[in-house]
Parts: sequence; structure tokens; C-alpha cells
Amino acid sequence: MITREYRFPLNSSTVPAGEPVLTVSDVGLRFGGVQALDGVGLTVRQGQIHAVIGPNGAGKSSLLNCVSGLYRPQRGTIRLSRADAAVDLVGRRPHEIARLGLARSFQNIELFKHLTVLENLMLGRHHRMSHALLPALVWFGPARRQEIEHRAMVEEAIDLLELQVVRHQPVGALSYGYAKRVELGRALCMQPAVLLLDEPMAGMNAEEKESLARYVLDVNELAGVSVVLIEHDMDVVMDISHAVTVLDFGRLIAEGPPAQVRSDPAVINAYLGEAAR
Ligand SMILES: Nc1ncnc2c1ncn2[C@@H]1O[C@H](COP(=O)(O)OP(=O)(O)OP(=O)(O)O)[C@@H](O)[C@H]1O
Repeated sequence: MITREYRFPLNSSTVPAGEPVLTVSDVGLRFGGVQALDGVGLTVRQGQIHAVIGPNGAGKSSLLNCVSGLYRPQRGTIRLSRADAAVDLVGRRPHEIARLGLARSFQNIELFKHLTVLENLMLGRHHRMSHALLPALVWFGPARRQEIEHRAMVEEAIDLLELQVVRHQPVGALSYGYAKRVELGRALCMQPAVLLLDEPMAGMNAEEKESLARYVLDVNELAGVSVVLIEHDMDVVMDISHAVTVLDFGRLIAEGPPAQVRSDPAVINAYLGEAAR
């Protein structure tokens, strides 16, 4: 439900709600003798939170690394859809894929600790800054206009994620929960078409998890950003995702709505165990 009109769209996808925005087909990735991904496919639909779950070593991070260009799969296709056409991502470099609208956060916090929250968020805009250093330094014309626009976008993210009170604090001085929220904010400032979150709640206590899950929901529902979420906490997955893909030993073993996946015998055997029955 949209409850607030965003002046600056933080979501850059042009695909209608419910249509495929990211399509992974038959992806294979091998490291020496390890088949990390074996014929994996998934379709992320515009406006959805799509969770990827599975035991340790199942291939979840490898899949995200293929999508964001850090790994190059030996087989398969990965396509980002736009309203007018689809773009092939395999073979493109990570910065090019980021520029196309795939923003990601990592398992470990990758922020600049000595810089403030605001400065870290401005760095999220970096890949969209096209003006050379000189006009930026003399501060006039298009460079200034662009700077104002970037600032406005960052303010939108601060507003959405309720980061006002810490905006001038160095990230190194923040609690873990706040730092993870800033990381989410930096990815959001990239104006993603799809946001890739790799275990954003790892290492958090229940309260911090609940809080971050709410912000991920806000990013999805208020800003309209599609999300791919790797998450181990099944309560979080059940609470906030629309679709779930389950991997085991590099293979897709189930996919569908969360309730259906949770009661799937193959998923219970491979991942959830008896407790889920
Ligand atoms: N750069 C790499 N070099 C060699 N092997 C790798 C590399 N990256 C991943 N692997 C292997 O690929 C398989 C899948 O790993 P991956 O990290 O994708 O799993 P995961 O599901 O994300 O696990 P976790 O939940 O522990 O993060 C594992 O066997 C892992 O050891």
C-alpha cells in the first residue's frame, strides 16, 4: 500500500507490478570440483520480496554474485527486464550491472567507518554522478544541479529509513542495527531496479531483526523496490516475503509462496527439519 508520495523515485524499474523484473535461467557455476550452482532458475516479479533460502553452502551467495557480476556463470542466462526490453547481465562487469539498477548489500558491513551517515549515503550516488571533477569543484552549472538532485535523493532515503538523528554521526560510532540500516540506505540511494540483500539480519538480536525487517518492508511497499533477500531466519522469510526459492547443493529444490514452501517435504528434509512439521 502506498501511503506516501515520493518526489524522487528511489525505485528505477520501469516494469509494471507483478511482471518479471529479474529472470535467472539454468545457471551453472563450477569452482574446480565444486558445482556451486547447477541449473538454477528464478523469476523475481516487480514489487515483490523474493527470498532465497537453503542450508550453508547451498549456493545462495554464489547466485547473488552471478547476478551482480562478481562471478561469471559457465552456463545460463540472467536478464534484467525494463518496460521496453530486457538486458543480458552475464558477462557484464559489476559496476556496469550496478549502473543498470542492481544494488546489493553484503554479509559483512561494507561502509566507510570514519565518514558520516550522510557521506556514506552520498557514496551510494557515486555511480550516477556523471560530471567531471573540475566543474564539481568550481560549483556551478550542471554539476551544481546534479549535486542538489543527488542530495534530494539521499534525503528521501534518510526520511524513509528514519536516519535523521544519526545523519552527521560517523558510521563507526553507530550500533550494529543502525549500521545495517545505513547499508540498506546506501544501496537504496543507488536507485535500484532490484535490491539484492545478502543476509542483512545476520548477527542481529530479535529486536534488531524485527526493526530491519520493517524497513525492508517499507523499502518494498513505500518505495516500490523489488528485493531479493537471502535470509536464514524463517520467521522473517515467512513474515515479509512474497515468493521463496529454496536451494540445496546448488540445485533448486522448491519455489513458491512462503506457506507452500514451508510445508514442502523436500524443503523440510533438506533445510527446515522436523521442527517445521
Ligand atoms: N570463490 C569461491 N571459490 C571456491 N568455491 C566457492 C567460492 N564461492 C563459493 N564456493 C563454494 O560454492 C558452494 C556454494 O557456496 P555459497 O557461499 O554460494 O553458499 P551459501 O548458500 O551462500 O552458504 P552460506 O549460507 O554459508 O553463506 C560452497 O561449496 C562453497 O564452498
